[in-house]
Amino acid sequence: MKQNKQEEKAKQQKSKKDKFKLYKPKKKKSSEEDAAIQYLQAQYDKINPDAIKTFKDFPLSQKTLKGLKDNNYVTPTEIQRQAIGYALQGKDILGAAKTGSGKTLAFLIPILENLFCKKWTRLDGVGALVISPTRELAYQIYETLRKVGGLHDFSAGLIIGGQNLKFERKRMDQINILICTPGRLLQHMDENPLFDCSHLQILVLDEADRCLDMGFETTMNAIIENLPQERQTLLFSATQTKSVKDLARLSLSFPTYVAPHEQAETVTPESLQQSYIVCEIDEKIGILWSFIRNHLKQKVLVFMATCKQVKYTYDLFCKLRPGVSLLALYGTLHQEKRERIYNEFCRKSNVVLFATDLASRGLDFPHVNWVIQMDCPEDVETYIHRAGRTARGVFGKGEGLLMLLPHEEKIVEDLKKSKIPINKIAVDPSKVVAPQRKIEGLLSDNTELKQTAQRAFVSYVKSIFLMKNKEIFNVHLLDTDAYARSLGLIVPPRIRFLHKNLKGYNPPKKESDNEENEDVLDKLKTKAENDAGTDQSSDEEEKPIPQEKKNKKLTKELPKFDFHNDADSEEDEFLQVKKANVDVKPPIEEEEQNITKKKKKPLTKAAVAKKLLKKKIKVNTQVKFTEDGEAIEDEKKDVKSDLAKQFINEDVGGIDIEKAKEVLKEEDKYDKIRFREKVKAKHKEQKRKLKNKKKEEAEEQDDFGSQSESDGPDLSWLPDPDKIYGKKDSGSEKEDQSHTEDNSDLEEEKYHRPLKHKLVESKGIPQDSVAPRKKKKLKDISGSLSIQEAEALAMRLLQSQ
Ligand SMILES: Nc1ncnc2c1ncn2[C@@H]1O[C@H](COP(=O)(O)OP(=O)(O)OP(=O)(O)O)[C@@H](O)[C@H]1O
Repeated sequence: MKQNKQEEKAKQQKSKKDKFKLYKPKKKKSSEEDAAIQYLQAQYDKINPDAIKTFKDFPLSQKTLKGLKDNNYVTPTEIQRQAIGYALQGKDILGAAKTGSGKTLAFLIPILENLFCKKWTRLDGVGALVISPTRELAYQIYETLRKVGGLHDFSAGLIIGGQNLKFERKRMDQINILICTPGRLLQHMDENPLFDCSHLQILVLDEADRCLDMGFETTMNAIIENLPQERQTLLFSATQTKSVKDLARLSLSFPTYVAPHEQAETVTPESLQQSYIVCEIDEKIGILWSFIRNHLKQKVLVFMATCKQVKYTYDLFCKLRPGVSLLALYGTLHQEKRERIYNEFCRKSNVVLFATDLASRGLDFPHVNWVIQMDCPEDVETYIHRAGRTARGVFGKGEGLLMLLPHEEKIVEDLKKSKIPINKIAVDPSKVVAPQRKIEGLLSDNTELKQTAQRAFVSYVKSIFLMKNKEIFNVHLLDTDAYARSLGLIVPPRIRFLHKNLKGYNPPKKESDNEENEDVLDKLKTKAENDAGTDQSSDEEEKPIPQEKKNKKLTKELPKFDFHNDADSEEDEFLQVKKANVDVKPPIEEEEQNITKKKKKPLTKAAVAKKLLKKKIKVNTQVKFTEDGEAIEDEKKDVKSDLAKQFINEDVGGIDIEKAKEVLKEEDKYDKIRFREKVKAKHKEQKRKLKNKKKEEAEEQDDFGSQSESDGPDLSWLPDPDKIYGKKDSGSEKEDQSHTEDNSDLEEEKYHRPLKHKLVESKGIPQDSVAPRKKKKLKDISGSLSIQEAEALAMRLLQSQ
């Protein structure tokens, strides 16, 4: 018995040894290698995906098998099990599988085997080409290739933008497997004489739908033109293209469609828990901040719409210090920095990465706990790829949170239609702490940060404006003022493109929120006129949203539901389940809108023309005005020279410039004469006015005497005392003089009046020219008064003075 057992054991060991005896790399004998290759190739047609349990069950080279084993890849995933066999058989493949399901190995293994079986050497040039839409993804694929294919003798190259072009150029002819981004590849194709892909065996497009979409269309078309027609083509993506046009561009007529999850209940990984919240635009920052503060021990990836938003949020949160490492990844960063950040996020476990959609496709960050989509994704595909950065691989788990504005909630319908299980949840308002005051304070101290905020604001509004799906992305429904305020900007920056666009925009009329819409539009209009740089604002603008109002908004429809997570940590209380699997119907207002839209006839040009004819409106008529703003009815009347009259009467098409010049010269002469006449008339008028003024002044003086302040009443009309009392003798004169020395004041008084009288005379108004009215007055008074009375009157007048 024992002997039998030993014999059996020996047999088993022998058969095992035979199984692994396919290819022995160390004893390199050409004949042995050929035999191994022949053996492998002979097995290809026998591959049955259902019978494959481990990678060893595939007819793979020892080098590949060892590479897989060394990296703990033992059991193939579903897409690997189904796709590798067809790929080894040389078929074109259209592969679609959920995010994180292992598509990378599904194309890397066939590449290695294909070139191995063809005994590809460095001298053979580029044998395989892998195109990826982003540099990070290309880098990741390259790293996986290095790990799994490290035992093979092929050379691999990573050709992406932002690297040393000269360095790449020199080594181009030695590369067998090229991992690249479309732009850089085309650059080498166009400029590098060493680049030769005429022997290309296998072409792979990872994230194929992205590579073939509008953004890369021209570049990809140019690349494909340069590739040999005879080749194998593999297309992989979680959201695969089925467009015949796309396939035709790649000369794929009958590719094998491999989609292991097509019949699955969900298109996203089963271990991915997905939820969404609906909030106002100004609540987003506060919610994100509070979320991060509540998840300090987690790895979180936050997606935003634009690079500038990512930059600002990162800069701002770094200054606010949430208590966890923060990173930012976006396209405009320097390549070295991008690589460093990518590696750092892969390495760290408690970290938050703010990113654009640059990080949404293909990137395999390990152990991401949360993916937050702070801005609504462009479409369902973008949502799937973003959310798929978590819950990856065989045992991966993770959660996704989508933040939506009320009018963006329509996208949930599309998500559910596409088999994405997503639940509505509500944020516990008591857990939301918006650092509004701090943000405003930071911005007032830091102009650079303020400018970054302004750029973030404009870029977000612009991104919404440029979105194709206008049902979901409506820039006119954005409360831009509130958004600016939430970023810490008291005055919203000017949005030129929006201002232009608003001119032709008619807001949709909704009964319920008509007022709100008008407000937004008015604000947008006035805001566009404000200056972006200034921070002058009304008190109202400076006020943050009152917490009460905020809470009201958040709790408005909040039913009593269980907490989102089972765990009892504080983190889990942050989000609560709101509704599970609710079908979202379009709002009634929207339906009404659609009906009214249908009723309205489009206004054609012909219809406008008819209307104008009916109303006898002359279009395109020119009205000229004189300098004084009077309309010139007949232009012909205004011309003086015969030449001009003749010129106007000539109804010839076009303009004879020479003749027009002559006419202008002639008209100039008349113009000069007119001008001189005008000047003369003006001068005349001025003189006349001056004369009148002088006359009036003279009359005034005649009536009331001097108007000078120091002047006393005019006593010239009084009778001459010398005539009445006779002339005083010289002695008395002397007495008077001595008296004057003592009473100088009185003296002055005495002689003051006649001087005044003289002054009037010296003004050139002789006594003869005293007005007859005045003479009459004198006569009347002197006639009616006795001498004493006149004297008393004179004295009284002097005293009053
Ligand atoms: N056979 C396997 N066994 C164990 N882990 C695997 C296997 N194949 C792939 N993985 C792991 O699964 C993770 C996801 O793989 P990969 O990045 O290839 O997914 P993907 O389908 O390309 O995702 P995406 O659609 O997001 O690009 C990686 O961490 C990878 O190492």
